Amino acid sequence: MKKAFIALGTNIEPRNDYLKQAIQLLDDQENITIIQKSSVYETAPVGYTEQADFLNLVLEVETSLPPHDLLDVCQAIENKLGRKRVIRFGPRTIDLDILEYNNENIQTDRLTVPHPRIHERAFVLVPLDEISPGLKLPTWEKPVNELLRAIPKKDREDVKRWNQKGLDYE
Ligand SMILES: Nc1ncnc2c1ncn2[C@@H]1O[C@H](COP(=O)(O)OP(=O)(O)OP(=O)(O)O)[C@@H](O)[C@H]1O
Ligand SMILES: Nc1nc2c(c(=O)[nH]1)N=C(CO)CN2
Repeated sequence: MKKAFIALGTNIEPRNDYLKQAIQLLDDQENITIIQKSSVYETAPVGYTEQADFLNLVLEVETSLPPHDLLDVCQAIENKLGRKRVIRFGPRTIDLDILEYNNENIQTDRLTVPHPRIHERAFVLVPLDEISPGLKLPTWEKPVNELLRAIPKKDREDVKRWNQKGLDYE
């Protein structure tokens, strides 16, 4: 079994349903087991800012799938939930990014792991820090909690706990 971390993001309503469905579809896979789930965070859009706020969370999974097969599963879920690629970094029903896979460095046409923008994204680092603060990604010298501390305070403040409003996935 290999360990992997997957980031989920959505900013088209019903955001909560898209997250739930994506988690369920991952959980339905025989060869994927979800072992940790962060809280849900509501986050200001990064990159292309003229769009609605996102809900983001991070999952830790165990899987017997090789990395590109895991990507296939993630992309099949994106397609099933109606994701259309229109604007780079733009609005989406659901986005699944493989952040980390078995502590490996992978660089192919389809897959770069660890995900190259983890260290600059509070919407990834905050939930990742919640479930795995000591995780050390192969491309960075510092563990996740230190990468998070290196991010501007303003960016961290754009990431707010959301399940406190009473919605959870248990
Ligand atoms: N670690 C990864 N996880 C998911 N997709 C990846 C990864 N590395 C490379 N890709 C490739 O990135 C392509 C574009 O992905 P996508 O459209 O989701 O990008 P994006 O979500 O807009 O941007 P970002 O990758 O910055 O979140 C996918 O077709 C996929 O093959
Ligand atoms: N807050 C937030 N901003 C984003 C997100 C995301 O998931 N959350 N995903 C993007 C796609 O690359 C671009 N910008």
